Amino acid sequence: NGSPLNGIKTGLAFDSMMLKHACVCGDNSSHPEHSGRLQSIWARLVETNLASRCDRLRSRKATQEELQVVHTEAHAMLFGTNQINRQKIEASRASFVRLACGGVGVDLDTTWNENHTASAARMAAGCVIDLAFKTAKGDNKNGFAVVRPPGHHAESGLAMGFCFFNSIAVAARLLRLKMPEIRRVLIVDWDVHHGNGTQQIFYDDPSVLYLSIHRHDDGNFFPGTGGSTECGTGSGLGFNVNIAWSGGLTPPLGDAEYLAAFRTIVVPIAREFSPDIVLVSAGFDAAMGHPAPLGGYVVSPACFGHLTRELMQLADGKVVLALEGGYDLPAICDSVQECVRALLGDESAPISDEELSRPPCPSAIETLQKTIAIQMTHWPCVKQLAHTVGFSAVHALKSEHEETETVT
Ligand SMILES: O=C(c1ccc(C(O)(O)C(F)(F)F)s1)N1CCn2c(-c3ccccc3)cnc2C1
Ligand SMILES: [Zn+2]
Ligand SMILES: [Zn+2]
Repeated sequence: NGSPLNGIKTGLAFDSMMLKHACVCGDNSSHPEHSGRLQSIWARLVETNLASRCDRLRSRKATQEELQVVHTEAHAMLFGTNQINRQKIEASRASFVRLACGGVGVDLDTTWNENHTASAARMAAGCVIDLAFKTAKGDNKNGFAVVRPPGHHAESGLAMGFCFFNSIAVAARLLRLKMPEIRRVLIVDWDVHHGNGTQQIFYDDPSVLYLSIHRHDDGNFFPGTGGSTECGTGSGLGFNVNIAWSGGLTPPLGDAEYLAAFRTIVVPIAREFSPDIVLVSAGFDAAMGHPAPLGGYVVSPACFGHLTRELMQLADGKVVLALEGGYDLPAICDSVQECVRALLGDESAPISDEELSRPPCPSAIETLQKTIAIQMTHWPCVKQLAHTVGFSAVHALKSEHEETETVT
């Protein structure tokens, strides 16, 4: 794994300012989205020498102007400035609630620290913006943003679900506004929760395709949005794809299901869309180790590395991952490690033979068939592999091979 021949490296963004966003109660057990998540991921990247093989970004906070390409002025001011400026916004009083733990929050889950949250949230957005621009310009090969708080639940005028600013959405919109050569942006969201914010922000925008794969359970899993029939609106119709898993945890979904979804829907549609850059809302709460309310699936870290590699086939490899959710510390450290190794071009850890030879479970097959039936009007390519959604990865590989054999 030598250093790249042209000196263009994987970009890596982290800043300790993002560790300071914490509830005043200091009790991590009641706040799963705590700074220990970022601390342990960063430690893992340093101790495995992966950080030293990357190009460390000079991090900075997003400006009000940048935040407002996606967020309303009131929202950007309310959550992006300190007390003084905030008093000028009438919304400020109503926006905060007292939590049972003694802390303050915008809702029961989303804690607010008067002294640190605004800076951390702006820093997260600034890191994703700069990694995205450096990758789009070719100064970086690709990138990983080790950031918190997460962003994909934040809507243009609403903070929720641990999220204040939608970092990925801000970066995508700025690319479209400031780099004319970036005509199409693909956002893939593999966090186990639907990114209602990102969907809302780009719902009528044909230049940004939002593709989410998430646990939905007919709307009975947080945040409840993200049904397969939500395909966009106006000129954006067809540029919103939801792979909305159902069937609860019988069985819990794993590598076989995620590999089938990428093979039959994600990669074919992404190829047809032909993006100039791929941004990934890389939450890892679908990984093994996450209890039901915050996940419940059993995707392996190696599988996330494989999904990263699949996306690197698009957009000349211009792929930027930004951390969203993920709460089990060993699981998220292992998953981030596999993704950064993929970005660096290391060969990947193998996915288990058991998962490679297992067909997707019945509820997953049903979801994939339903999604294909809905999306085929917008993305005709998905018809071609529709008959293979029930194949295991190994079986699918053989059938592709046989097909080429008969053709030639
Ligand atoms: O599941 C969520 C999530 C909010 C944000 C989630 C995310 O998608 O993982 C993100 F945004 F952080 F990346 S996941 N909520 C909020 C917290 N929560 C919980 C909590 C669990 C423990 C302590 C506090 C809340 C159970 N169910 C929920 C619903
Ligand atoms: Zn608290
Ligand atoms: Zn999540």
